[in-house]
Amino acid sequence: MLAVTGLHKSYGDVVAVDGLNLSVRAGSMYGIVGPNGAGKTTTLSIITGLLRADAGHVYVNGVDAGKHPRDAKRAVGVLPDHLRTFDRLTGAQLLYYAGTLRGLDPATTRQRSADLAAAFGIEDAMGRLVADYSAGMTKKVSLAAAMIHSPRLLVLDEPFEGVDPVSAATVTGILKRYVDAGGTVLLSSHGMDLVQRICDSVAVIVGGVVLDSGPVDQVRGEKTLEERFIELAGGRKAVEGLEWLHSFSD
Ligand SMILES: Nc1ncnc2c1ncn2[C@@H]1O[C@H](COP(=O)(O)OP(=O)(O)OP(=O)(O)O)[C@@H](O)[C@H]1O
Repeated sequence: MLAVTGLHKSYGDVVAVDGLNLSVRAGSMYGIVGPNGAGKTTTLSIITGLLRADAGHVYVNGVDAGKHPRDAKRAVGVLPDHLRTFDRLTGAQLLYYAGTLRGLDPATTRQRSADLAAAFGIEDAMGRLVADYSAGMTKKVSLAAAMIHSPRLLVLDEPFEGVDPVSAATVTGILKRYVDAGGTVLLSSHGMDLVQRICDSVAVIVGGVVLDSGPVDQVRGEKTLEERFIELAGGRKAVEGLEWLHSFSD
């Protein structure tokens, strides 16, 4: 469903992505994990066409996204990082905008909006401005907007950040059913337990490259995914120099 080859991206002197390769099969729930600043958001932004790579290729469902960006984007639903969204719209208006942008007719858009709002449990908030939503509610309406055109691939940057455990279970259920029906999810997360539980495959990105990838059980081996992740990320750092914090100033 997705192939990424030789991806490079620098911001001035900072190398964010350094020759990254990724292969995601159709029907997979694929997790991307990595320490802060590893290049996850940069990679996902390039895959979804929000950012241009310095070098490398992205193929979505066999389509070269660099050469045919419109065709590639049609197949993808995107949840960007930092919840960049049009928050002066109501939830209903945001979903209507997302559906119309994706070429759905008004009746279909309204029907799907109602279905998604019910599935995510945000029906009562549909008439309110997204700017007034809580972080978790904003995440849910943004997820709904990413799904409204029933894309083949969902690229979700931190979909569970700020989402309460009950809502996370709801979101997980929706994503699992989507994957069971043949959809593909690529998500980034700092929740190792969650990735180990819901993803079938994982890539560990450190310093802009994939250090390990494959089926979750293969990548983690005898360890938990968290232990394996910490090992790949260079181990726990011993904290020194904060002794002053323990000599309370009052
Ligand atoms: N717009 C930008 N301008 C300059 N540097 C950037 C920009 N965006 C990202 N970077 C740098 O690129 C590197 C990778 O950042 P990126 O946001 O892709 O990491 P990440 O893995 O998503 O991190 P996190 O887990 O903290 O969200 C970091 O060193 C970051 O400071």
